[in-house]
Amino acid sequence: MQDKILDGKGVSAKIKEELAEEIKELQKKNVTPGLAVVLVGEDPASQVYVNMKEKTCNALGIVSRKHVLPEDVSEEKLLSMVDDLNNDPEIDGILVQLPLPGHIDENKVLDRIKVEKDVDGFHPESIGRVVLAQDGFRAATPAGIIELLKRSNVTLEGKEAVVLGRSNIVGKPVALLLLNENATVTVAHSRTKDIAEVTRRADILVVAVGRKEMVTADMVKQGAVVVDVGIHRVEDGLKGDVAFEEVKEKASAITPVPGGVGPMTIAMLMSNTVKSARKRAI
Ligand SMILES: Nc1nc(=O)c2c([nH]1)NC[C@@H]1CN(c3ccc(C(=O)N[C@@H](CCC(=O)O)C(=O)O)cc3)C=[N+]21
Repeated sequence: MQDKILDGKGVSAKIKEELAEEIKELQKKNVTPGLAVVLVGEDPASQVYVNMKEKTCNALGIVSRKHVLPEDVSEEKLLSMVDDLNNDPEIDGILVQLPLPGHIDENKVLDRIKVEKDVDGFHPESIGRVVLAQDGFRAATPAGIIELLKRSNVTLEGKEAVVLGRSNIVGKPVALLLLNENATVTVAHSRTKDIAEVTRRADILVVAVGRKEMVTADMVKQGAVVVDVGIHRVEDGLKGDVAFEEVKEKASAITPVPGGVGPMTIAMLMSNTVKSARKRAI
């Protein structure tokens, strides 16, 4: 079996090595993968993430183009930037950093991205392709969770999987991906009657609720595999949605924060960008 601590950082490093090799091959065919990242406003957390994405692109040989727009940019202007990137032959992937300011309709912007360049996997057609288990871009965090579990030799088929949280960007898509892997999937959320009773059934528990250390040891079955998608900044570092120290005593495997799901998200974004560029190299 795998180590108890599921090493997202290490696994993502391995994936990035594989991608760097593939990018070298693409470059021999005169294709350099290109990722456009659009950032609206100056939210510090968003800036951190966007910089991490840019750094990773540079390290792998992906051209990264960052477009920063002011907080008060009109929706029309943002949509016209997306149109330009849709039509830019050197751009294989477009990522509009979320959240967007309140005056902009997020769905309208995500819908505008060409599905062929939707490396974030947030376009309705990309989501539809997940539902139908058809080829297409998978959202980076859900895909990263599955990839981390598989590469850590965690079996999904026939397992009782519980997803806590039902967001469009993590909860819902990861539930579908687990279903496609033949797990038996339950989605629990804020209106679920007895959350602990449901989470205690889980062989595999994925927590994406956005509440610091909400999942405690009493909510976890002995031997469960626990995946923590939460990120909360505290004085002395980062915490997840799972009370790591107590839950790790009960779990057979658990992702840390930091160093778990987060790095996998970036690796899968890069993987999607390379996948998109591959279609240019024929
Ligand atoms: N269009 C869009 N696509 C996204 O994929 C997207 C987004 N918007 N908005 C924000 C969230 C968040 N996200 C993370 C990426 C990497 C880490 C990551 O690498 N975390 C490190 C720690 C980094 C740190 O120190 O903050 C870790 O967990 O080890 C975390 C979170 C992508 N997001």
